[in-house]
Amino acid sequence: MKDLKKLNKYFIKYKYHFLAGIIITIASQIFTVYAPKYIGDSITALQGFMQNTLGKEEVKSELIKNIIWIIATTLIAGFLTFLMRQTIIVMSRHVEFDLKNEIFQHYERLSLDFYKRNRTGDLMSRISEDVSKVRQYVGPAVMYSINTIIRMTVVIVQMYIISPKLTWYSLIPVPLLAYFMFVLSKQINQRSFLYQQNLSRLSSFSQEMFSGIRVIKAYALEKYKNKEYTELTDDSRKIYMKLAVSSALIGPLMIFLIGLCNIIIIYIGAQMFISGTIENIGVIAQFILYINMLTWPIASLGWVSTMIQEADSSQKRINEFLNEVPSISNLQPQRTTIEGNIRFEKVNFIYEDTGIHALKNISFNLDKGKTLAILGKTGSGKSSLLNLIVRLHDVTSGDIYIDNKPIKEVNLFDLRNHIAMVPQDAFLFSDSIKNNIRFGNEEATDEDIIHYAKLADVHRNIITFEKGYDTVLGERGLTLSGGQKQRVSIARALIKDAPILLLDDCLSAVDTETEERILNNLKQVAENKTTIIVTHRVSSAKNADYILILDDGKIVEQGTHQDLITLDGYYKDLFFKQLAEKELN
Ligand SMILES: Nc1ncnc2c1ncn2[C@@H]1O[C@H](COP(=O)(O)OP(=O)(O)OP(=O)(O)O)[C@@H](O)[C@H]1O
Repeated sequence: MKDLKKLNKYFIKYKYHFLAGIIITIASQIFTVYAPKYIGDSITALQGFMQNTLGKEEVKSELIKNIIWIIATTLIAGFLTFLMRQTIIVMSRHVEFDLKNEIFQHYERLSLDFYKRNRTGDLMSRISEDVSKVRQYVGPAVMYSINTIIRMTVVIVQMYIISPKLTWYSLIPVPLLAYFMFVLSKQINQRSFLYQQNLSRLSSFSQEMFSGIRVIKAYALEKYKNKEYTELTDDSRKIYMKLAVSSALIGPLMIFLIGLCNIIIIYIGAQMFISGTIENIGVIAQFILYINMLTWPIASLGWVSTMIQEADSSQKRINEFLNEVPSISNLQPQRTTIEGNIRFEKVNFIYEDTGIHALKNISFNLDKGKTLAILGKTGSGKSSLLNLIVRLHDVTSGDIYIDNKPIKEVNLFDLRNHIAMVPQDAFLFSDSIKNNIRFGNEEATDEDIIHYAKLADVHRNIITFEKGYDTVLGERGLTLSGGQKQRVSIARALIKDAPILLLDDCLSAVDTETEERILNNLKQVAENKTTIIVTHRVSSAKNADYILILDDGKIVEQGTHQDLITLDGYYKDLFFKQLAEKELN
């Protein structure tokens, strides 16, 4: 239960809903016990008529009075039950909403390493299914617990006032009912947990299958995948059958135990009536009704305890994530202005989880407004270098300076706000092209969007689409080609108009002519911006103020295009190879 303590702050936040809920529940239970009392009184009145102690008219008016009271108290109890749901269940929906937001905001704060360690499905299930389970605790479990405690107190006290002896006898099967319900609920809980687990395997399988549908079709794997799917659904079916058996036992068990209570009440009650311990026969009817009123709350005890156990384990899973501390955090509360000078000093970077030494002793200086190009074989550390500038990771040793200030002393929000980065895998949201570009600057006008799309050389493609800039991308919309995606992603970065521009191999999917046009456009826009271009093409690098060649995380060549062309190294080789390719084309 200790994990659920985390929710106490919400009970405090919604204390008025909660307190109102408790008061209303007490009131509704008090009104509920009136109906059996008036039914008992009515039977007693009939008994009086049969024994000639009451006249016909007296009995008639007694019955009418009782019926009016039964209707009135039942209506009031019903209305109060409605209010009880409105307070406690509504509170649980507020808590669900708050908790989802809390988790989501925390997810946003967590660093990349967290996302690498945890699967998307797991992140999703904690914010959806686990939160729903927790809501069951805050809402129904709390409501039924209060309801059960109050109903048992009110009903048993009422029974005890009427006849202590009959109360003890009629309650004999109740512990038995509570015990069986508890055992059954536990079994149902275990089986539904297995069923749930299987369902989540099934949905992960389907999700992966839909994302990889091209590969499945291209390799004709449909039959094989179908077999796997059938096996999984078959497992689900078997588990569900067992679950259905346990669930089906609840009804008969309840009927059996209620029947047992009724028999005891009739048998013992009749003996007491005959011996004169009970004067009114209506008491027996009243007790039967009371016991029936107790069975459902007692039966729900097992169900409630299951809900609480499930919520506790769900909250434990949620807490695991909420207690995660972001490995990258803002250490500078003061706002920082950023000009755009970047300096690396003996920077080493090792990926902690894999131990890969991605950058080794990297030092360079890039003045504000200058352009640096980085080339190197695949896996040589180019993207890792850019990621360090945006603090997606922190260096293992050495220092990075932004405007001569250690990067950790720069306000993280300002740092990222002053950098426009085009990542290697251009990710676009399932939204319109217009909104995907505007993502770089929320205040951009439609004219700005067109202007930057033209600079990224994608405007001419966009206007050919039927809905132009309003074309929706993604799952339900249009799929852009790799080169188009890259250019929309470039437009998004340019519209940000940040002093630092980082381009991570973002022209790899465009032809050399388009590349040239974009680079020419970039020259105007990026004139005063510090720019780093990661590329595999000499044509993208040759006009840069400085060029670095990386190999296995180390700088192996550096200088201007003219400097490197005179060295017998990777750059010169690449230059002549790409020149020859161009001539052949
Ligand atoms: N998130 C990561 N976790 C662990 N290792 C990583 C991660 N990203 C990259 N690496 C490893 O770090 C090394 C450098 O990778 P990086 O992506 O920086 O190279 P790159 O030069 O950008 O490659 P490419 O030209 O193919 O994009 C590689 O060995 C890679 O396997």
